[in-house]
Amino acid sequence: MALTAGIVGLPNVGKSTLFNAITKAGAEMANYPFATIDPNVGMVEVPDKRLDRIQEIIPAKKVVPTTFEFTDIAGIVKGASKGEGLGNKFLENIRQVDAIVHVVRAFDDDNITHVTGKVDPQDDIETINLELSLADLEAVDKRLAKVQRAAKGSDKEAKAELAVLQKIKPALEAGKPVRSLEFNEDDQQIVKGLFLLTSKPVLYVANIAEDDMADPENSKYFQVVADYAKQEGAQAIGVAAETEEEIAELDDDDKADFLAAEGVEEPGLNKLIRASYKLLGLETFFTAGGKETRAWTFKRGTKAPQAAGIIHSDFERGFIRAEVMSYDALDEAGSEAKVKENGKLRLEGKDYVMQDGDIVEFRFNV
Ligand SMILES: Nc1ncnc2c1ncn2[C@@H]1O[C@H](COP(=O)(O)OP(=O)(O)OP(=O)(O)O)[C@@H](O)[C@H]1O
Ligand SMILES: [Mg+2]
Repeated sequence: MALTAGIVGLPNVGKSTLFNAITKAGAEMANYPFATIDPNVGMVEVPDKRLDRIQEIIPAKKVVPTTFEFTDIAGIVKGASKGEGLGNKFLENIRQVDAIVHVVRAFDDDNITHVTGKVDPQDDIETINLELSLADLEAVDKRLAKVQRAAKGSDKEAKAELAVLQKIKPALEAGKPVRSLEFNEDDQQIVKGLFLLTSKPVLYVANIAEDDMADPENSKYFQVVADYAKQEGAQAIGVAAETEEEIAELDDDDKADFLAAEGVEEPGLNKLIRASYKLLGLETFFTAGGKETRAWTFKRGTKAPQAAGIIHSDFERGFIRAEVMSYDALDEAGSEAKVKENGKLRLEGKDYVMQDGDIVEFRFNV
């Protein structure tokens, strides 16, 4: 499964700083463009307060959060779709990811080079999105040439794909990302098979100054990013990447002190990680008690046997049923016994669609 969120943006806007903060993995970082050449892949823990509460009610020997993947991608420049700045290679890296975290410079600092020489979030976003659209347009044209020939005969699949391509092309030409178009389920599968860059879900991240951390809305740059995201129906988050990276290195006590001094309740990073997880269509179920209380990641819409298979293939093969209570039911009741008493422990079969926050015990027989 392993879905990955790709960190995308102009050179030197703080992508690797953000990646390091997220993963504490130490991807190369430097104050010059193109510090990142190969994509760096890192695992992130998903911060989830529900785990602490479950552990409080049903104590286990240890608590294990769930993880997912981020990929740090090198900076894209104007002309990338025509091969500028190793553009083709970097666009190819974006093709491999499942969602785009688009980082935009939203801080002033004369010591840190901006590729265009000025901080202009609107212009920066449009530059990147134009390159992604141009790359898609080229891919669509190539595909059209092939499919048009095949569709002249009785090839039904080619005809269906042709219709999809003919819908996508004018949209791209008008500057609309493919993700803004509506398709029925069959056509969605065709679109998926095209691996277009602008069909991937996007989250905009304004990399703000430390001074704006407590209140990103105060930053004029953040406002620009938020407005752009809004007209696209996307989400925007303000994160001070450099400061977040410093915070990520502190132990829990120092972290709490630092955040208190900055006047923030929670690292902006946590919000970003959760938003990215959601952007990828990922949700969490829990197993509780005994050896470990643990969070597990599943793709939205997964049914109980396949969710069981995430823990162990035997659980899926020999699936009998799932005993499920929602996190909210446990939180409210305060004990497992009380959940049962309230009639909130459910027996679910093989067609049950898993819900975010389900606390599950799978029954199986192999
Ligand atoms: N919020 C911020 N405020 C001030 N400086 C920052 C902030 N975020 C990052 N920086 C600084 O900006 C510089 C560039 O950061 P980084 O190397 O992460 O950029 P990048 O987008 O990964 O670049 P490349 O495209 O070259 O890989 C670094 O010196 C970093 O410390
Ligand atoms: Mg980098």
